[in-house]
Amino acid sequence: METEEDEKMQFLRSKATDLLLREEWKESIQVYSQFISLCQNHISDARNQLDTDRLLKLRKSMCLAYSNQAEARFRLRDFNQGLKDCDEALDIENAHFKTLLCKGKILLNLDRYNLALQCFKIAVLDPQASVNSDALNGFLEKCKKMESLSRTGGFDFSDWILSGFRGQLPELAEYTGPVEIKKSEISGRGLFATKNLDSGTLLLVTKAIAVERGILPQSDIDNAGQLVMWKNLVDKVVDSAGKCNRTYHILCKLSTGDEEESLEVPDIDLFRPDADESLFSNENVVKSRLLSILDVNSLTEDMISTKVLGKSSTDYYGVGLWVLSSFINHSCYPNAKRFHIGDYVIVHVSRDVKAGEELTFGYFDVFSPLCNRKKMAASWGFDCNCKRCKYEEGLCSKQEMKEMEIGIERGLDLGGVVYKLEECMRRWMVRGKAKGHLRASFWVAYSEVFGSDKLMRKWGRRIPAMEALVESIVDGVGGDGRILKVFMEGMKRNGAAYGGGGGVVEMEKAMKLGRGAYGKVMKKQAMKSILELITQS
Ligand SMILES: C[S@@+](CC[C@H](N)C(=O)[O-])C[C@H]1O[C@@H](n2cnc3c(N)ncnc32)[C@H](O)[C@@H]1O
Repeated sequence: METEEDEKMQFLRSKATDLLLREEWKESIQVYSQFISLCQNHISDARNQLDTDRLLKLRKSMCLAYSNQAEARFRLRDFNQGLKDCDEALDIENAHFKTLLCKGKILLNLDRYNLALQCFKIAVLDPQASVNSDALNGFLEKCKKMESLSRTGGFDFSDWILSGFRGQLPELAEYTGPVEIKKSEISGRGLFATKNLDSGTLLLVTKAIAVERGILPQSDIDNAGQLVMWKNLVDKVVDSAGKCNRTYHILCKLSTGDEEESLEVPDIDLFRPDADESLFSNENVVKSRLLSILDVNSLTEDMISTKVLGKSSTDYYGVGLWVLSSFINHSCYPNAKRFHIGDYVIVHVSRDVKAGEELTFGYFDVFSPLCNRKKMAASWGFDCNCKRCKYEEGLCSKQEMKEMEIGIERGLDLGGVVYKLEECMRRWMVRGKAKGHLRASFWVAYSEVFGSDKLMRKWGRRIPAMEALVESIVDGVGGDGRILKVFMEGMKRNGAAYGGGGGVVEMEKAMKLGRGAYGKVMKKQAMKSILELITQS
């Protein structure tokens, strides 16, 4: 004989299933929760005197309800609660097929490839696996591939590059290369190389906590569009942090800009995809803290790279938050570069680096004079503490430096600026990297002269040769697409251009410069394709 409570349970169960089928996720979660608590009360109420059969039936229904609730949470990207539901279901039935699939999918989305793989491996043993074999095998393969990429960093961008950046985005996984977090002489903590690395070596690949993208017309003078995007980014980050202990926990390791010198130095293992879950405490999200963290650590997607990587709109704007790369300090003498592909940031070394060296990239364009860099650092809220700035500050009282900066500002006789700087460096006995620093500061003038036949005819004999200039600037500020472009154009002028036969040594040099600017790629042909693109841009 059915009781009123039985009827209510049946009603709730079919209503929740109906909502789930209609993809009304939030509503279905509400009804499943009611159903689950009704079941729990029913089981624990001693007056019901349930026999084993009835108890088993109820527990089976609860298992399915938890599993379906987890699926709905997965669709809403509420991964934390989704995992809890999966664990409740698996507590009742430890190899519940549907739940294992759902848990695996959630873990895969959270980049916990090994744990996801374990779920799919158990699921594949279930008789139901044969019905879902395509999907299941797809997940198994994906986990294995992601786990391997995450361990080895063996990403292959070649086919994507060769397709002109138009094909499917390359498959990416979280990767932490030969790096560690330590106290920095620049400010607070920084990221350091744990071994000698040659130019182009991949350092890390990290998925964004959140990114906000849009087309912002240049005419958006009052920055209204930018403000809307910023607000959306804040909402996304707060949402992600609220839904996942791990996310909030690792976000809280980032600087809020206050007392950076006394911040703890977290272990790099905390940021690895399969970090031990027990390391992540359960804290209440404090929005004001997240706002300060975003203020200090958010990055815009690098325009120069996005241009090369196929997003050519000058109005394109993307801003986001990536955790591990947020430990990288800025330097105007950087040794690393970053690119954005999809939601991932990819960081590689842009010149050879020694073990123990701090890894830095430019938060802003370092190919500009000290006064401009100071303004850009100020807009980031700091006084740049890097070696290049300290060196150039020692020269900035010199009258000639001021004259050259004014020359650049007015765009007058840029050949004259280059000539004057070279003369001054000779008189001031500037040597080694310092030459590269100063040349990068007056890059606008150099690139104008080297890009113009007319100016080259006038100044060519009185200024350094292109190869020497390129080598010096790479030594001074690392690889960059613009230096590569000057080099390729010089090669073309000298008749040793790509495809023109000959020029093997030059081509090898160009490939090395390409690795510094864009990172190593697996297929040589892909790097050649980047070089071609550079000369056309
Ligand atoms: C993204 S965080 C970099 C990591 C940070 N040092 C930490 O300990 O978490 C950016 C902050 O680091 C500091 N910083 C980065 N580069 C710097 C530089 N070249 N000179 C001075 N401060 C710098 C500034 O306080 C900046 O707001």
